Amino acid sequence: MKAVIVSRIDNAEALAFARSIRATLSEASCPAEFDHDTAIAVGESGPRLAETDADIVIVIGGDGTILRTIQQLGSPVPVLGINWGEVGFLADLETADALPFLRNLVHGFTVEERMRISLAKDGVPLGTALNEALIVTTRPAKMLRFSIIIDGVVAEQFRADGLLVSTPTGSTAYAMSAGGPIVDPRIQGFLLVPLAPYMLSSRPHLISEGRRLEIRLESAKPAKLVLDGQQTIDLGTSSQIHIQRSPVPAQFVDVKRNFFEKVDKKLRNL
Ligand SMILES: NC(=O)c1ccc[n+]([C@@H]2O[C@H](COP(=O)([O-])OP(=O)(O)OC[C@H]3O[C@@H](n4cnc5c(N)ncnc54)[C@H](O)[C@@H]3O)[C@@H](O)[C@H]2O)c1
Ligand SMILES: Nc1ncnc2c1ncn2[C@@H]1O[C@H](COP(=O)(O)OP(=O)(O)OP(=O)(O)O)[C@@H](O)[C@H]1O
Repeated sequence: MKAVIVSRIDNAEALAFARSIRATLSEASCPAEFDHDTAIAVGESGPRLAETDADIVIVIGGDGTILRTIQQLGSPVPVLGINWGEVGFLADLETADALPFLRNLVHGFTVEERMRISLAKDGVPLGTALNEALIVTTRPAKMLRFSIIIDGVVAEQFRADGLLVSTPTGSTAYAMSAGGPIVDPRIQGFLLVPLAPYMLSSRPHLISEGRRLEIRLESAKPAKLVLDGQQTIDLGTSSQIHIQRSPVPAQFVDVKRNFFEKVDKKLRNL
C-alpha cells in the first residue's frame, strides 16, 4: 500500500504532524509521500494529486482542504481526513486517534462512497462537486430569475439571490445554513435549496438522482457558479445548466463513525 499525504499549508503544527504521519507509515512499511503543495511548503518536491498512484490520500486539515483535495484528484482514491480545522465535518479522525489507526491501516480498510454531481452548460462540462454547486448573482443585492426543470417539466420558477444544488454530503454544509434538511448520505439525490427566494411558497426540494435536472437562468444579470466553495466559474447571463450524478463518486476510508452521531457532536454547538 502507498500513501500520499496532504496538509493544510497555512499551519506549521499541521505540517509537523504530517511529517510524523509520514514517519509512522514508513515504520509500518507503507511508503508515504507529500503531495506537491505540502512538499513545497516544507521545502521538498512531490507529485500533483492529479498524477498520484497512491492507494490512499491522508488529509490533515479541515473541510476545505478535504474538498480541495478531492477536486484535485484525477482518478478516485480513498481519502482519510484527520481533523485539523475548525469543524472538520468530513474529517472522520481526530488527531489523538490518527497514529494508532494508521498503524492498523496497512492491514486493509473498507471504503465508503459518496455521490458527487457533475454540471455542464450547453453541453460543455463545468466540473463536479461533492458538497454543492452554488449559482449566485455576481452583483450583490441583485436577484436572478430561475426555472427548475425536472424531466423536461418546469417544476418551479422564482427569483432569488442564488440556488444551491447540494448532494446529501453537502446537506450538512451551506444547504443546512440556507434552511435545507439534513439528508442521510445513503440517499442518492439532489437537494435544491434557494437562497433568499422572493416567493412565499418556495421550498427546498429533494429529488431522485435518476431525474433529468436542468436549471435555467432567465434574467440578463451576470451569475457565477461556485463548486464546493473552491472553484468559481463565470456563467454570464441566461445560462442553461444540466446537472447529473457524477459517474465518479468520492471515496472515503470507512472509520465506522456514525453519521448521525457526527451531526450531533459537530453541528449542534458550532
Ligand atoms: N453559510 C454557510 O454555511 C456557508 C457559506 C459558504 C460556504 N459554506 C460551505 O463551505 C464549504 C467549503 O468549505 P471551506 O472550509 O472551504 O469554507 P469555509 O472555510 O468558509 O467554511 C465553511 C464551513 O462549512 C463547513 N463544512 C464544509 N463542508 C461541510 C460538510 N459537508 N458538512 C458540514 N460542514 C461542512 C466547514 O467545516 C466550515 O466550517 C462549501 O462547500 C459550503 O458548503 C457554508
Ligand atoms: N494547498 C493550499 N492552497 C491554498 N490554501 C490552502 C491550502 N491548504 C490550506 N489552505 C488554506 O488553509 C485554510 C484551512 O482551510 P480548512 O477548510 O482546511 O480549515 P478550516 O476552515 O479551519 O476548517 P473547517 O473547514 O473544517 O471549518 C483555508 O484558509 C485554506 O484556504
